[in-house]
Amino acid sequence: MTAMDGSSQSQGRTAEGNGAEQAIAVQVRGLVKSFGSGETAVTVLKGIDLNVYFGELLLLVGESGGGKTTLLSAIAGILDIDAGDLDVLGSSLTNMSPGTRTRFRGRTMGFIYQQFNLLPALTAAENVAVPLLIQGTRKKEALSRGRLMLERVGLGDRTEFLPRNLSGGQQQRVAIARALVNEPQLLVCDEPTAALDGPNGQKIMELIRDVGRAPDRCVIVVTHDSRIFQFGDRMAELTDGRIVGIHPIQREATA
Ligand SMILES: Nc1ncnc2c1ncn2[C@@H]1O[C@H](COP(=O)(O)OP(=O)(O)OP(=O)(O)O)[C@@H](O)[C@H]1O
Repeated sequence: MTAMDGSSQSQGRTAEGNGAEQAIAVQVRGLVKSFGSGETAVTVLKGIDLNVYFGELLLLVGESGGGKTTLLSAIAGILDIDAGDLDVLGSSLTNMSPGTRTRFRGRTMGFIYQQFNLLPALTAAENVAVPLLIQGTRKKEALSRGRLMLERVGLGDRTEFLPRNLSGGQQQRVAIARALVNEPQLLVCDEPTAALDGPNGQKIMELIRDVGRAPDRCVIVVTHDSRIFQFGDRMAELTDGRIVGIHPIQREATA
């Protein structure tokens, strides 16, 4: 693992490290999360403080079992927390009812996982349309937006294919199109390149960076894959339930 400065001060830097203030998209304060109860209880997150800024792609790295997916799930509002505060896109998740949280998530967030989780009986366009259909968009419009999104990820000629007739890289592109079809302000990705070979992983990260990151959006990527570190603006290391370092990523001139 790369050496980190470990300073909470480094959280205040911008994605470019130019010192200008940037608006906070996700603010985590004192987050504690345990699983189980009594003697078998395990505290997985032991007081996490973290800011994610609009316009940045934050990489979350660290040892296996350190709590990365748990933190991502808490930020996404999928998991209840024991203590602390979670502010996401200007709203406090901590104080939201479960129903409000679900609607908030559907409106503002997109998700990309290692396993593409496509519905096997649906075409690529139908898969991408699912988040829109859930939100009540009419089928014709949802499919049309699904096809447009597939064009944006380079799959305009595969819109009517079933997942089994697409390569792994293409299936991940469909999953990305599905995550982005709602124009989410927060994109969370859990090991998005783990099931892909090197070149496909690079292409997928280029896509996530180019389409998912914008001045009014942000992306959080959990990864073990050092080949994609160059796509991040900052890297936070989570070990044994704590953030042990956050630092800006120095880019190669040719990256
Ligand atoms: N629902 C659950 N019930 C009980 N324990 C859980 C649950 N979810 C996660 N854990 C435990 O929490 C710890 C952290 O898991 P988590 O998946 O967040 O780690 P991670 O850093 O993402 O690991 P990896 O890099 O291997 O995916 C692990 O010890 C795991 O067994």
